[in-house]
Amino acid sequence: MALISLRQLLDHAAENGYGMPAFNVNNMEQIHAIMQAADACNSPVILQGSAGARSYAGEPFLRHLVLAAVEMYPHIPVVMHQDHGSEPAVCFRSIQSGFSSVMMDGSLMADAKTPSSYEYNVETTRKVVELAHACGVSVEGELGCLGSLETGMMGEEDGHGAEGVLDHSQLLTDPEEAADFVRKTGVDALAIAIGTSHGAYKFTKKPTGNVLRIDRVKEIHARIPTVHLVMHGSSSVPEDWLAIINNYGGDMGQTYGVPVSEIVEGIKHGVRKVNIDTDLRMASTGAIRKHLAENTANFDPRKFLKEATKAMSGICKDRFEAFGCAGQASKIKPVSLEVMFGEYKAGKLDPKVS
Ligand SMILES: O=C(CO)COP(=O)(O)O
Ligand SMILES: O=C[C@H](O)COP(=O)(O)O
Ligand SMILES: [Zn+2]
Ligand SMILES: [Zn+2]
Repeated sequence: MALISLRQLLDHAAENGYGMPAFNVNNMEQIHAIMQAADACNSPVILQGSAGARSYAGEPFLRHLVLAAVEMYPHIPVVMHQDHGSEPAVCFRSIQSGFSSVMMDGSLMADAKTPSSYEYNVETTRKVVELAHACGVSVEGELGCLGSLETGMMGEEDGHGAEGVLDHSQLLTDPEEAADFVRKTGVDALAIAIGTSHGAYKFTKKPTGNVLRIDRVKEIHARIPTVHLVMHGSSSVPEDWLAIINNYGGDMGQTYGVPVSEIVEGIKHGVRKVNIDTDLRMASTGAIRKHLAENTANFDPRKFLKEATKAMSGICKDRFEAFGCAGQASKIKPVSLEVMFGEYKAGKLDPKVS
């Protein structure tokens, strides 16, 4: 059984200089697509479930789908991660459900809409870290609010659109504050705000360094070099899938995502986890639209769902290869959460912040 913690995987990624895509999952086809791609290129996997995924599939279904992936691919290390926990109770329930990693997103209040105070973020995140580490489970925190530096609008998080226009001090993580946050909370990984946002509509034109601040990643990494950085809202919004969706009856506006080359630059400077949801949504929608348009007599969902799986798998393979995690799965020796607990207790995994 190769269910491992996020901390183990990201430590391995840091030691070996690669990054990991973390794909959002809601159903069997997405999990099939990710696992088939990982199997083909010998990559470890992070499967993450949002609150939206839990309410769509139901907690037992989501859990058993991930466990089925672990059973079917015993040679692939899998992290089962809970995305954007809006309050500690969400994280605790995920730990109870068997997740090996949780995210406490204290950058927003429990309504997942209102930006929180720094003190609130520290306190709620610290509380989750204390309990999660006692179970050997990893914790990702978030500092700074995801949102567009073009418009000041936050992206959607877990199905809720945060309200109002934010200023740049809220939309960009401060390196000094990041160091203080890590020291006070003990998080294993830190999601940072650098101008990315959730969903397909991230940038109105190909992003420049003014709106996608990879320079800020470098500054944060220089300040806290041993902390694993996480980029949310990091779909690349593939132009080919956008065109296929629109050519087969869809109506998506022109939009731009985060270029893979910029993510790769981030990976050179401490980014270890890259959250991707929209790209798989677009690939599956495009593939299904195309299949149904070209096969009007078909009424067997397996046929178009297979096309969707193939399309999503193609994106996964591209990211595994670009981020350098292809070829790494067989090099990882799974460590149990029980052993991780012992390491936390012994202080061996304490963040190093000067
Ligand atoms: O950050 C994400 C999930 O937490 C997903 O981001 P995208 O919408 O860019 O795929
Ligand atoms: O956090 C953002 C992810 O894209 C999850 O989206 P979702 O809440 O619609 O599942
Ligand atoms: Zn957030
Ligand atoms: Zn996110």
